[in-house]
Amino acid sequence: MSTPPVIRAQDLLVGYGGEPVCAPVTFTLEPGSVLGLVGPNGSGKSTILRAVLGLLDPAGGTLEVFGAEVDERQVAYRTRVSSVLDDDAYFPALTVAEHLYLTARGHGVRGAQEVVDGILEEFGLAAHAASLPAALSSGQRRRLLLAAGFVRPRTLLVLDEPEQRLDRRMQDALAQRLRDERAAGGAVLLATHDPGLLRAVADAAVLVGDDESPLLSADEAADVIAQAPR
Ligand SMILES: Nc1ncnc2c1ncn2[C@@H]1O[C@H](COP(=O)(O)OP(=O)(O)OP(=O)(O)O)[C@@H](O)[C@H]1O
Repeated sequence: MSTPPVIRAQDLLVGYGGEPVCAPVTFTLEPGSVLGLVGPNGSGKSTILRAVLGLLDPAGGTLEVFGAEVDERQVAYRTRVSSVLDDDAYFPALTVAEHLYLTARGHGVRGAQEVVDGILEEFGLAAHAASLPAALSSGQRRRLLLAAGFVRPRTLLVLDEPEQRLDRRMQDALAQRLRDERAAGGAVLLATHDPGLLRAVADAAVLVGDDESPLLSADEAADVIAQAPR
């Protein structure tokens, strides 16, 4: 039997209260690939991500993750899916290092201390390891959330505008991290407004829209973002 794609969305409709927020989307995400979601503010990118994460039921069409309907309560789902959404989802009373260590240990990472030390370095947080989130800058808090997404095992990584609030250097490091993720066989679904990130890491992108949501190449989608009226 062939292995199902990581995500298969067929005429997937997402929305609130049964009202779709965008045209149906159709895409598959295979292991070792990166798919972008692009489109203007409010077009529905985060809503699609929420459906993939089981935070919202589809309003129509088909959505399968690892060959099954999404049930985020299942261990088999939770152990394989890491996400970083557009919110400040950290523990306010834990230091940066404690937060990452708890996340790593909670997901059964072996040699967690060593893994956390490496991630702290990579995300430029080593000097802030003993800081509470409230004592971080907004970009540093963003780095912490991303670091938590990468410190645990995963097959599918779901990111909502990961470039937000990152300086140029960290954006480049993130792009390299995502290329490594893809090369290692990971699958990544990311919503982004950054044409550079899309060109650097994505294999394709869905242009989320009201009337249609076509699947484009990464370069085509990056051009659409870059040429969007300001
Ligand atoms: N909880 C909610 N209840 C009802 N409507 C919502 C809710 N969250 C978002 N919406 C609406 O759904 C639409 C799509 O929002 P969504 O957050 O998916 O857009 P987006 O493409 O991610 O935008 P952005 O680029 O600004 O992050 C918007 O019109 C928004 O107002």
